[in-house]
Amino acid sequence: MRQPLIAGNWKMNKTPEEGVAFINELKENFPKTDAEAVITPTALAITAMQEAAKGTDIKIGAQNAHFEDAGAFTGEISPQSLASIEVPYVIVGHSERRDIFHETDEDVNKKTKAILDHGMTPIICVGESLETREAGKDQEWVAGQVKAALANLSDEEVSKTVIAYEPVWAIGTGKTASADDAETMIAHIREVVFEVAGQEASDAVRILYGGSVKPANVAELLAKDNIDGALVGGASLEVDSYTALLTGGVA
Ligand SMILES: O=C[C@H](O)COP(=O)(O)O
Repeated sequence: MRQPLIAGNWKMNKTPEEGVAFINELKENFPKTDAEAVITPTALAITAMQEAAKGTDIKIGAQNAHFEDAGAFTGEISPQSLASIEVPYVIVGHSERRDIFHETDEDVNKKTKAILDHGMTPIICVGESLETREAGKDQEWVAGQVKAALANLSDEEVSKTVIAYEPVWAIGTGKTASADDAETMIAHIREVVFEVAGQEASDAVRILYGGSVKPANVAELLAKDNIDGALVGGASLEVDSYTALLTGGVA
């Protein structure tokens, strides 16, 4: 049984102080839920939010990490440092990182490996552009990204990863893939994981949907067999909507 995961990706939003205020409010209103609750704030807010979340079920993750532990990489975040402060999850290969910061499939693979080597869990983002979808090449494209991200990992390592399917055209646009379309792609991703790493890994790996997820559509998405949670931007920024996501949303 795969535990649902509701990961909030705050992107470059909220100061550390605002992050702590969010955690304090979330603690007071934390709902009864089967889902694992993860918030990934900006790197500067991680430690203060971890402190605020101590003793609760709220986990604080990171949005990015370099693949090297140390060196001349001005402005980058060391996976070794993230592990040293016990960050459990690190997002890798978000489409904004790929598009704006030119991260390649090879970078995503190296980062995935580095994060696993440090005992953390990568949340590997994949997803097609509207052009690719309209050309009917979305499944092929996403399969290529998944295979590249998982290259040279052991089957056991693959089983520990989380994959997030985020169609680029659905991010921050208000356009969500239909629950059926998301399920079709996510089932395809699970099939690719099976090809790469076998049955056990494909049964174990959690695959999330991301792209304009909100309380109004989360229940339909999570009801699908292969969708194990959500990677959420905008709707994770307010305590009300984040708690609604944790409890399966409201219409
Ligand atoms: O990582 C999260 C995604 O980019 C989705 O963002 P969104 O929920 O604001 O569309």
